[in-house]
Amino acid sequence: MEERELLHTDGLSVGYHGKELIKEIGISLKMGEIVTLIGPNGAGKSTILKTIAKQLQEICGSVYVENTRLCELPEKELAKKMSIVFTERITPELMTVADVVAMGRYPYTGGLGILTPKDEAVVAQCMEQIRISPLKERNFMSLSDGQKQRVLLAKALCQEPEILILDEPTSYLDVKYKLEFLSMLQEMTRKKKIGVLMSLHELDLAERVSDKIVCVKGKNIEHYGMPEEVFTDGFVDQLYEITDGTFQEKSGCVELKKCGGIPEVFVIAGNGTGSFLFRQLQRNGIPFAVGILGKNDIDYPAAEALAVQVIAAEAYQDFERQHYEAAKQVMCACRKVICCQTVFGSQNVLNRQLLQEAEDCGMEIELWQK
Ligand SMILES: Nc1ncnc2c1ncn2[C@@H]1O[C@H](COP(=O)(O)OP(=O)(O)OP(=O)(O)O)[C@@H](O)[C@H]1O
Repeated sequence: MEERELLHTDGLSVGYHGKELIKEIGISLKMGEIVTLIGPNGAGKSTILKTIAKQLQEICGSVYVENTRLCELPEKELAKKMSIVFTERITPELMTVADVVAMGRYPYTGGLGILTPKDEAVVAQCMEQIRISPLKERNFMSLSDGQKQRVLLAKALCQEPEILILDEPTSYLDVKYKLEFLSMLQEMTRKKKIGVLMSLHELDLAERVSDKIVCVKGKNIEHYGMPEEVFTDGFVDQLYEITDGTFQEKSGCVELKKCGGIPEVFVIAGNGTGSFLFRQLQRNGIPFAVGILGKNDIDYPAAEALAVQVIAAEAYQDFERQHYEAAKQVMCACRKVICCQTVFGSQNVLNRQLLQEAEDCGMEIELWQK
């Protein structure tokens, strides 16, 4: 069954002082969906989120919350439907964590802002969910950035929104809390059927948690689709114009820029035995070559990113004589061979022969294990 649409934009242009920054933005958010904006610094992710959250005026086109235009929704009605967490820090003087979280209940309280027992229960439940209950008596201003971020998330949840708008919600969180927070978002979208629209800089996490990805770059939305449609090989390097290193879409890993030049070291690796060594050589500024590796080997992506040359066989194909000859030629021009493998299986006989060849030629050989 198709889920209900919570929000969509129609011909939306956003920007500042009447000047368009990004135009023709067509985003839709359904119940139970997580949609993530990615893109380079300054691309306009926050500007889009602020416009959708009614903190900036649309330059052209409209944002619709269900079928009502944003500009026609009274503030308190909007606050019951949408909560917002932006990176700009609030600086509440002399407020405890519990007070800040309770601010999220304001759409439900009367003019005096008095909390009912139900409001109190929601505040306590949200603090529990974000695991900040032990901090509840602390002065908000005395917290670390990561702790503040979690308090603001609890405040947003307290609004019991259908739509949650988050600008870089994980930027200050450590890896444990990043994973915990994103898992919680997933659970909430599944169980409570809320929709989440957020921006993230962590592309690996964006790929894993999002139902749809919106790539913001230049004057338009460059791509909009499911992660598997967007994260195609080489896409991130191109989106961010990465020149000093690579992003590997399949693993979500980054590698630093390879050391160019003539290979000094020849590495025999495979089955994950080599990736740490490749990075160590890169850190030490030593150009190296790798062989023979299958393109399906888990060492292959790091080898391709960091080695000057990789003698590789097609995925799931046997290593052949031609690979051996090519590898031998490159190896013999190196000053040293490092072998990470201790076991040579039937598919790997030619690598054992390479090692033997190095020994026969009197090359310096190092056996390496992480
Ligand atoms: N108040 C403002 N007035 C004018 N221009 C602004 C204003 N705020 C931001 N900008 C500009 O709008 C552009 C987009 O900024 P925005 O903050 O939306 O980018 P972003 O994609 O969220 O960036 P980041 O990843 O660095 O957070 C930038 O060039 C920025 O300098």
